[in-house]
Amino acid sequence: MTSPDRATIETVLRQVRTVDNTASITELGSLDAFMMRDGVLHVALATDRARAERLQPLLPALERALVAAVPGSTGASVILTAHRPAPPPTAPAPAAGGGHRPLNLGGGKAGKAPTGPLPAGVGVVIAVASGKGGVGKSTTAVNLAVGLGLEGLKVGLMDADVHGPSLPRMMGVNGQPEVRDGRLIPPHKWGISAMSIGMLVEEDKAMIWRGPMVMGAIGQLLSDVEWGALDVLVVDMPPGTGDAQLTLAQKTALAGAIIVSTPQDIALLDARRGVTMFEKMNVPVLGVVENMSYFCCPNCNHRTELFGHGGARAEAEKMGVPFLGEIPLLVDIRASADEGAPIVIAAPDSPAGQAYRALAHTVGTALRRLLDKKNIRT
Ligand SMILES: Nc1ncnc2c1ncn2[C@@H]1O[C@H](COP(=O)(O)OP(=O)(O)OP(=O)(O)O)[C@@H](O)[C@H]1O
Repeated sequence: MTSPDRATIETVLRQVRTVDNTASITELGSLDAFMMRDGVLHVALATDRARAERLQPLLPALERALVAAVPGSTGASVILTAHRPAPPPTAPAPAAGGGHRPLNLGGGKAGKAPTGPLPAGVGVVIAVASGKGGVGKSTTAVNLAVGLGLEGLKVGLMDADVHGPSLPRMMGVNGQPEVRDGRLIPPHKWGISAMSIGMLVEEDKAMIWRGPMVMGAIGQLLSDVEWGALDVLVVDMPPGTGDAQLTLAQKTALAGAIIVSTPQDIALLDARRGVTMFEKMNVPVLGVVENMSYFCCPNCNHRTELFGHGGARAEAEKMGVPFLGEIPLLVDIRASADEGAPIVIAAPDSPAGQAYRALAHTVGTALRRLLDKKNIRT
């Protein structure tokens, strides 16, 4: 894979100007992240709502200029992140099952809203959890968080999966975070701020931590990170339903939890435990996502239901929680995660990209409603 040169991209950004020649792209936005995949250059530009409207019409010209300037590129795809205006409510379509009724965000089953401290500047905290490891919880958390950024929300992603922190790899953020006035500054990539224990310690060291150290580390991620003004902090929870999950839910006011499961019975059994745990803690379960729902052959498009199919939808109905959609099993999802660009960025229009964006749209709509209710504007 050729690594594109940052300076070349920045030169193109300076050269492409508005039709009335009053501003260059650099004056309307800044280069957030980029990567090359299969000859296509993916570029994320950070901007704000007002300037996004001026930037949007320039994107086709920018994409053409990038292809001409960046060696080895046969195509370019530019997205505006973080502060881009919310898309019209019709696009993309809500995730299957998720659009029928508003998600129960911010109020528990017993009608009581979860209480507890929120990290300074953060409007809402939601969790992505699974009863069982390896079902694709982190992949879902990363794509949901970046997808929420594409919906126009200010998003942070906290990797609380202390025993298997995968966020640095999946987001393509390497190295240690900056420390300013004793506070950790989360790196900004693909339109969101992200922090993981994997950026602070070597992965194999965290693997052997015991309970109190794990809880200490999670507490630090909540309190010692300068998250700044965020609409939502998405927490990638450790898998399971043990002390770590309970303590995390007690340390901060979780407005809702999304449970990820694969269709197999064994995973669904654990998903049910997850739903029960959150309900006991009065944390609303926003719904269940079925990951690795089916395999779609990249050559002939034949759909195979490797692990059975529809189990999570049926289980969600049984438990009385929304079903938020199904994500296919696709090599591209794993490959893009391994390359450090989530599929919502690497292939936003692919079936997988669309599935995650639909999930983000459903969750984003519920989040906006809650932020309006709480009168929070970041
Ligand atoms: N829908 C999918 N299609 C293909 N590969 C996937 C899909 N979802 C996840 N994967 C891959 O499966 C592996 C496990 O995914 P992930 O790390 O997201 O699971 P997890 O539930 O967070 O695991 P853990 O509990 O160990 O943290 C990763 O290599 C990931 O790229």
